[in-house]
Amino acid sequence: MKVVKFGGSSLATGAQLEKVFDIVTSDMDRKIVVVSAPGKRDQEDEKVTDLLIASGLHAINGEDPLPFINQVLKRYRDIAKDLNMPPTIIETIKQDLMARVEGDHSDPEQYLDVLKASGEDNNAKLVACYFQMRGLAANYVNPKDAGLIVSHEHGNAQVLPEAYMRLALLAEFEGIVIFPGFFGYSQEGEVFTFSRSGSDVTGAILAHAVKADLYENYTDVDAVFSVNPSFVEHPKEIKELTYREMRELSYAGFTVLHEEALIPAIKAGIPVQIKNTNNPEAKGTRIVNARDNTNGPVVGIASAGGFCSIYVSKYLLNREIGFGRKLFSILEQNGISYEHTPSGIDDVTVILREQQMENQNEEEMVKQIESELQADEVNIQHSLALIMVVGEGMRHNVGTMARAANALAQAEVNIEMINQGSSEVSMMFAVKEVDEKRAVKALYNEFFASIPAMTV
Ligand SMILES: Nc1ncnc2c1ncn2[C@@H]1O[C@H](COP(=O)(O)OP(=O)(O)O)[C@@H](O)[C@H]1O
Ligand SMILES: N[C@@H](CC(=O)OP(=O)(O)O)C(=O)O
Repeated sequence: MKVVKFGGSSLATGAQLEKVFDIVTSDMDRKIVVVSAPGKRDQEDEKVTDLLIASGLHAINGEDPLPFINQVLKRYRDIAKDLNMPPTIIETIKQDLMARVEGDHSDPEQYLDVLKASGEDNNAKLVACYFQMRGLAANYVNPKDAGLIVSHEHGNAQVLPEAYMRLALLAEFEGIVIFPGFFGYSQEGEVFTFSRSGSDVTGAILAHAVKADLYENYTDVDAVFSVNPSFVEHPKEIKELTYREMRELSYAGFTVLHEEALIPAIKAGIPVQIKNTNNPEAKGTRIVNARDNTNGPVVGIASAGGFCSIYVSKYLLNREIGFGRKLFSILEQNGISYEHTPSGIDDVTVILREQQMENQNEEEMVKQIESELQADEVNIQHSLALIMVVGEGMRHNVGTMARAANALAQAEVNIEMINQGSSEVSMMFAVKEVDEKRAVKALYNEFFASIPAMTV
């Protein structure tokens, strides 16, 4: 059995839904279909999820949400019209949307999640209706009925282990299951969404639950490329990746797969295949537990901006018992999670997502660290980008770090920080955000320019 997830770009128009239908029906093993909300039709377009968020924020601020709701409805109506679908499906969607938008606003986060979830929920109903119209035994399944139980974290929910047993019953379902991605329910029956792009996570959860032979993730590119295609033209395609490599790359900016989507697949040992809805003949990228090492030490280079660092220095901190605990408890008190902690004998740097500092009084936090840790120096650096150079082969190859550092030096990029060693498969460089693109290009040229094939 295969679980197949289609992203928003694969479901943006009627013509896209026809491709989705052909893909699903071309392989009898494709039994569970996870759908996103309609995505962008072109670069300038808006995703349904973004329109829903805008409508919710307007309603919360006492402004009129209806212009956005009407745009959302128009998206579904256009798809239904393209496919000559009966008007009843649009009426069903309209009633559902109006009930949500007119619902209780007293908990803004809850209200927003109810609206956000409607994007995939209504699209799953629409896709099921279309498949039925084409004569296929396909049915919409609600995540609450199926038992997709998640944690109480609005916009950042996590699946709970007890969900898997009930979700396993989806394997027994007659016909094709059309399942909305991106959200689940708490034990008490309240809607909670995953973080953005979380339909990838739903697909992986279902693949784990039904012990699928394969989790296929259909998107709008032929493969995972060795570098973000908006940074380098026609980058090399990756044929095969390990779970560890893909996790590092998606964490660090390969948005083609949600960074948390691999975890359920890894736990159940299910291979993941990235495929292109617009070119299903292309082989795509396979993500597996182990791969043969080919074509050098590095398989991909990812980067993401939006980080900052807190640098703390104190002589002999290596001898001070409890220094780390005190520093991290200050972060905990301020509700901050961290990403990396490169350290030296007298200093430690904590790298975190800059967004978390938005509601902080930085000066106060610096003073708190200085006084509670008796630190010699504390400072915060903003606007950093993290670059991750990833490859299983790196560990056994001498000189990879030297090549990377040399390429960055040649491109006149100052390395703010290096972290190597804590991960088996990656090296991390922090650079200023303004240098990000130049740095990635330099690294790509160093590690990939001499590889002749289009595929690594
Ligand atoms: N290394 C990469 N390889 C392939 N695609 C990438 C990479 N990094 C970023 N992307 C982007 O990810 C996009 C696909 O992900 P996403 O927009 O979430 O698709 P979907 O609508 O299918 O969920 C691609 O169109 C591409 O722009
Ligand atoms: N629609 C949601 C969830 C999702 O997974 O979408 P997509 O498959 O288009 O990335 C979002 O935009 O975040």
